[in-house]
Amino acid sequence: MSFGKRLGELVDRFGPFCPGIDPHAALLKSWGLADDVAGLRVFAQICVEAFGGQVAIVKPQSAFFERFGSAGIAVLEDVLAGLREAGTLSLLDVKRGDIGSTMGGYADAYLSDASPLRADAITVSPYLGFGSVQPALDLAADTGRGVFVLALTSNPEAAHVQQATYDGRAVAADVIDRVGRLNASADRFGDVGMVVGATTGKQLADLGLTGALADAKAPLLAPGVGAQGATFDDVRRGFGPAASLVLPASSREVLAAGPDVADLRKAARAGNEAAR
Ligand SMILES: O=C(O)c1cc(=O)[nH]c(=O)n1[C@@H]1O[C@H](COP(=O)(O)O)[C@@H](O)[C@H]1O
Repeated sequence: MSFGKRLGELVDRFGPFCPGIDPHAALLKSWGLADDVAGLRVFAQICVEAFGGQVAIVKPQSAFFERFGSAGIAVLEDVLAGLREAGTLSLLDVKRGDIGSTMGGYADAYLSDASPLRADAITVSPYLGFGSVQPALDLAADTGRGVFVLALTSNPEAAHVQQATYDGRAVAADVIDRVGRLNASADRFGDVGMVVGATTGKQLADLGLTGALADAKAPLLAPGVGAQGATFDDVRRGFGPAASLVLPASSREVLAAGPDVADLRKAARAGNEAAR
């Protein structure tokens, strides 16, 4: 089954909320864990136990595993395997972007059936040119996986790139249209998603992008709920006609409910209730 179809079924069952697994040093400390690989492993196991089989999709952030080198990557592999076993989709946040042939290497690393680091979907950056992510789009299509293309990110310093004018409109508008063309035959969620920050409601209105977002039939990962100041209501209002495609995402706020598995699970459920 395609990524978009699997996502649709799971969102209908659990709701659209996407908790993140971001093992910041400060979170390890607040969970009473050491900021080392042993602490990371316990943190990751608790997250997989709390979220696996309880939500549609989970977003581990690669950087917080990479900071421990190969031992941290091994923990990330276990997280991806654990989510897979629980029947929960993994969206690995790696924001990869490179030129074609090198992008092919990244695609093999995360989207091939044979890779130990395979996820159900990854985040990619189109800001080396949209065509540069094609190898990831191609491999994801072959293996039934998803790709989430950064469009309008939640960080304020992105504006001078993403909102710059190209061909008479914002660069982000061009990204949205290109993703829409890739999803043209989808009924609901296409296999190519986009990342549009939960904090971007004003920019979406100023740039007049909500209609194009709704037409693109892309699952819309909207990080920024909680720690970055956005609320579920901001998402509903800001995305307008595209709100039904949004996967609101939060990492630090939901993870602050740990380390108790039941509390963490409750926080994820509350996210789904608020998101519905
Ligand atoms: O691609 C992402 O996930 C992402 C895109 C974006 O525009 N903004 C954004 O915050 N993120 C990620 O979403 C997560 C947000 O974490 P919290 O701010 O702790 O909820 C981090 O892993 C970020 O790297």
